Amino acid sequence: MSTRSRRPEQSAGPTRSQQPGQSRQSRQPRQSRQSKPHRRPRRDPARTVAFEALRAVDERDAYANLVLPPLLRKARGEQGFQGRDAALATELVYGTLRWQGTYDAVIAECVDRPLRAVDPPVLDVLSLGAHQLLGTRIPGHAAVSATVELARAVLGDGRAKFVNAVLRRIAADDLDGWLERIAPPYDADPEEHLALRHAHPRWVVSALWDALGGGRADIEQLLDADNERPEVTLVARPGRISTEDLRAEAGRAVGPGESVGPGEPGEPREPGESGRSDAGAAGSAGAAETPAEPGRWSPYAVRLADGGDPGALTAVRENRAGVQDEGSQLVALALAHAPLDGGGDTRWLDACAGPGGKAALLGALAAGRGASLVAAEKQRHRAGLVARTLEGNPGPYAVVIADGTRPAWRPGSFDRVLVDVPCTGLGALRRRPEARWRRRPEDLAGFAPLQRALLREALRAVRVGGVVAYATCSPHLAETRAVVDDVVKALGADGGGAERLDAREQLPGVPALGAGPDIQLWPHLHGTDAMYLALLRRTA
Ligand SMILES: C[S@@+](CC[C@H](N)C(=O)[O-])C[C@H]1O[C@@H](n2cnc3c(N)ncnc32)[C@H](O)[C@@H]1O
Repeated sequence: MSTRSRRPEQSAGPTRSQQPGQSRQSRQPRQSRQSKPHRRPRRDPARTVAFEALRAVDERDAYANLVLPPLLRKARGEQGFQGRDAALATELVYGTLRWQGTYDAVIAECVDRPLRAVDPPVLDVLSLGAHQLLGTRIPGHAAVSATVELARAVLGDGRAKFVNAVLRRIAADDLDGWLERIAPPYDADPEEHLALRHAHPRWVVSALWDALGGGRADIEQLLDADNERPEVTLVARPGRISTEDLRAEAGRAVGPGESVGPGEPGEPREPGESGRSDAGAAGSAGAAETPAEPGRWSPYAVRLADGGDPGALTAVRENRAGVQDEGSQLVALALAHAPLDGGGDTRWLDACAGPGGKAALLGALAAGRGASLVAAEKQRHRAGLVARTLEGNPGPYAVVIADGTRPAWRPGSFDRVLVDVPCTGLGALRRRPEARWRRRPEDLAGFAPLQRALLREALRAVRVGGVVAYATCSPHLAETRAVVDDVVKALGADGGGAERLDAREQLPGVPALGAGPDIQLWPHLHGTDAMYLALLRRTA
C-alpha cells in the first residue's frame, strides 16, 4: 500500500455524539444532519493492486512487468481475489501506462492547474480512471464510481471529490472525441497527430518512422502493434527438446487466461494482459482452440497465443526450453548459419550475453556442430543469470564476467561472435509499457560510444574470415546503421577490413526484411520485437 494512502475518518453517527444534558439539536449542527453518514470506502481489489503498481512505477521507476506479478501473487493470497481480478488489474496497469501521454493530455484539459501541480498519486488515480473511461468497455458510471471509491480509500475524501469532478469531465466524451480536440490535424502536424492518437512520444514516432520509411499507413500499423499484447513465444533449444515435444507439453500444460509467467531469462516478466479493447472481458478469457502453435519463422519457436504460465512447464524449468521472442531466435540462427571464409568453426563468443536467451540458443546450436561457446557479460549478477540459463547446455561452454570493450581474449580468437549491445530498447515497446515515456532522446548519446566500442572489439575478437553479428533491440538509426557504418569505416582506416554480408540470405522465407544487407524486423510485419541485425565478415 502506498505510504500516502489514508483512511477516511469514521463517522460517529448522531446517537454516539449525544452527551447527557445536551439537547440533540445543540450537538447536531445543521451541516452534519444534512450530509450522508460517512461510510468506509469499498476497496476494489483489482483497482487497488493496479494503483499500487502505478505508484511503484511512478515513484520508484520500477518496471510494471516486474512489480505487478508479486503484487498479484500477494493479492491472490487474500480472500476473494480471483483470476478475473488479476486479469483486470493487469489490463488496467498496462493500458494506463501505455496510453499515459494521451491520457495526460486529456486530463490537462479537465483540471484547472498545470499537471505538474497535481499530486502524483492523484494523477495516477486520474489516469487509471481515464483508461477505464477511454480505453476499455467498462461502463462510464461504473468506471467513475469505482475509481472515486479507490480515491476515497487511498487519497482521502477531499481529493476523491477532485477526482470525481475531473473524471466526470473526462466521461463527457469518448476517446475519439477527445482526440479530435487534443490532436492537431494530420496535415498540420503528422508526427504530433500520430503521437497523440497512438500514445507514443513525438520523438519516438519520428525515430520509428525514419527507420521504417513508408507512408502514414505503415507507421500507423507499427504504432498500433506497439500497443498490442505480444504473444508469449518459447524456444525449443535444439538437442535438448524437439519443437514438437515442446508444443505437446505446452498444449497440455498451459491453460488459457492470465499469464504471469517469466519473460526472457531474468527479464521483466511477460504479462498476459488483455488487449486494450478487451478490458470489459478481462477475467473471462476463453480457452484457445490450439494453445501452442508453431513459430512463424523460427523452426524452434512455439507460440502460446493465450499466454498461460510458461514457468509451469517442466521443459522451461529444466532449461530445455525458454521464453524467447522469435526475433531474438532469428538473430542467433542468422549468425549460426552465416558463411565463414576458410578456417575452423569451433569457437563462438557471445560478447554481451546477459541475461542469456541468445547465448542459450547459440550454445545449443554450437553443441550440435561440435563448437564451444564463451558467454561474456560485464555485470556479475547478469552473468549469474547467463550461467543459470546455460546450465545443462549439451556442449562445452564457459560463462565469464568480462568487459567487452576491454576483452580478456586475444584478437582473432573466435570464429563467430554475437554482440547484442545495450540500447534504448525502442524495439520492445510492446513488452515494457512505461519505457516509451521514460526514455529520452539524450539516452542515444549515452549508448553511442559503448555500442561502437563493443562492435569494434567484437571485430577484433573474430578471426579473418569469421563473422560478427551486431544486434540491437532498437530500430533507431543512430543505434543501428550509423554504428555499423562508423565502425566499419574506422576499421578500414586502421588497415583492417570487414565486409557486410546480406543477412537476409540467412533467413530464407522471412519476408519484408528491407533492402539489405542488414535486416530490420518489425512487430507489425513479423510479429516480433523490432530487432536489428548486421552480419560482418572480417576480411583483413
Ligand atoms: C541487450 S543485452 C543482451 C541480451 C542478451 N543477448 C540476451 O539475448 O539475453 C546487453 C547486455 O550487455 C551487457 N553489457 C553492457 N556493457 C557491457 C560491456 N562493456 N561488456 C559486456 N557486456 C556488457 C549488459 O549488462 C546487458 O546484459
